[in-house]
Amino acid sequence: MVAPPDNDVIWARSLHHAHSGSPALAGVSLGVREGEILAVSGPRGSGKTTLLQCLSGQLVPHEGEVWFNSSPVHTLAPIQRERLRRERFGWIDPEPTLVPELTAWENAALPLLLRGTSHRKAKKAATEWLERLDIGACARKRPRALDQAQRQRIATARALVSEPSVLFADEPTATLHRAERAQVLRTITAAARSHRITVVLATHDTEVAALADRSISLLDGRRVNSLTAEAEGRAECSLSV
Ligand SMILES: Nc1ncnc2c1ncn2[C@@H]1O[C@H](COP(=O)(O)OP(=O)(O)OP(=O)(O)O)[C@@H](O)[C@H]1O
Repeated sequence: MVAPPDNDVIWARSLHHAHSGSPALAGVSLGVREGEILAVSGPRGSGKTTLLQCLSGQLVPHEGEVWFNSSPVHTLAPIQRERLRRERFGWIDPEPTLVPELTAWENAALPLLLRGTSHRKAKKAATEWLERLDIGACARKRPRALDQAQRQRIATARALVSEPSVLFADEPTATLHRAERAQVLRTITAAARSHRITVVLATHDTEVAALADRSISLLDGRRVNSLTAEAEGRAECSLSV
């Protein structure tokens, strides 16, 4: 095994993975720098979710290496990978899955409450994140009283509440309307930038990918190009809100 470059938070080499024998990744390599927002774009079925699952330790690639802060992830035991995911990574799914019996702030505070943070501290942190994501007014409401965009913001607050090193967002706005999509994305990227949280964002939407610092594209489980925002003449600061 060759150790990755020091300045990459996430580094992967030649990832191969198949689901029930059908190939999903066919030799993907990448590095993600600290604080960077990297979009992984590509059409449906191109391997984006599988790549994020391998990078975040949810799946162990059949071949290849994944490193986090210069430590191998692919060789960790399941319990160590689980701890790494809980303590250092955040994850946002396309559809927000919230606990219906809990209020918005309780849902957002769950990762802290489960790791033993005091009720008072967890509530304060969750409330702050809900406010940053423009949903503070709904802190006491239950998910059924909220619309899809509001629920996705709560799921986002839950992913960010423990201030992870890396946030993996898998099509986080796929189920939202266009206007809501832009707003939710701006709040995610602004919150990540202000806390220097690295983001790996899977999307099949080129407008969404344009909000990132850099974008890579997948097709049939392989990388097909790489563009930086600077190379396209877009200033990084114009993406913040
Ligand atoms: N659990 C699974 N079992 C069997 N095949 C799977 C599974 N998950 C993904 N696949 C297949 O692996 C390939 C890559 O899927 P993946 O979900 O990683 O792509 P994607 O780019 O995220 O697609 P989408 O945008 O539709 O989520 C596809 O052909 C998909 O059908």
